[in-house]
Amino acid sequence: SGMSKEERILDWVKQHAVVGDPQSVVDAMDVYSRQKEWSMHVGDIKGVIVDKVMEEVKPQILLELGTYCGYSAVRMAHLLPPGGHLFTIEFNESFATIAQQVIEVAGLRDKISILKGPSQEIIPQLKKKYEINSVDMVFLDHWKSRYLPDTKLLEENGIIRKGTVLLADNVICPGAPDFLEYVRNSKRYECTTYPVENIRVNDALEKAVFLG
Ligand SMILES: Nc1ncc2ncn(CCCCCNC(=O)c3cc(-c4ccc(F)cc4)cc(O)c3O)c2n1
Ligand SMILES: [Mg+2]
Repeated sequence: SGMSKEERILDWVKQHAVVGDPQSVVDAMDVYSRQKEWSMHVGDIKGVIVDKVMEEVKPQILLELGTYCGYSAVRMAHLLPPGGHLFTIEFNESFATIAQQVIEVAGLRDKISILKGPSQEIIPQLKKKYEINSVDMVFLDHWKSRYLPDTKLLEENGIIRKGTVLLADNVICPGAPDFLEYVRNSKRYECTTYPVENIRVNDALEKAVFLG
């Protein structure tokens, strides 16, 4: 028994963040991951790249695959333009519960909706059940082996449209080689790689713009 790592993260956020201040939530989670227990958030170094893409794209509707404790949901929702909304898919119930509370501390409950379930089930429901016509940006951060099949699901279900930006975490470590090969060789995507060399691991984010 005892607290899970994710519960310890939430506890730290409640003790160290300022309610209603998303940046203080992001900072608290970064400090906890660096000083206490490493956790698989996109983190502060790769987070700067996420921020840059958010500023470029200014998405009204943003879809995230893999919420975990809500770090990237808070970081991105904080940068949404007025009226923007983030839908984030998480299949682990306990992670979703933690993330909902982290999002509450950040004061972003009106900007973020957590959709509970596996991405492969939720994506085909997005139009009818969640009234999402198409999305402006997708942040992929869930099972690395799901990046490619879910990208194809997004295409087939008409969720992504000409100009939709896919931004994928971890394309080097743990890696998503089949996804990389697909988007880089497909004429329907315009790709940019953002490599990140830091103390722990070398990784990269891949931006793939859907050309329709
Ligand atoms: N289908 C579906 N639908 C919905 C879902 N919701 C959640 N999941 C499952 C997601 C499980 C976690 C995914 N994330 C990672 O595994 C991950 C790992 C590392 C890492 C680990 C160890 C190292 F030594 C180095 C790097 C770093 C990262 O940045 C990562 O994002 C879903 N699946
Ligand atoms: Mg990741």
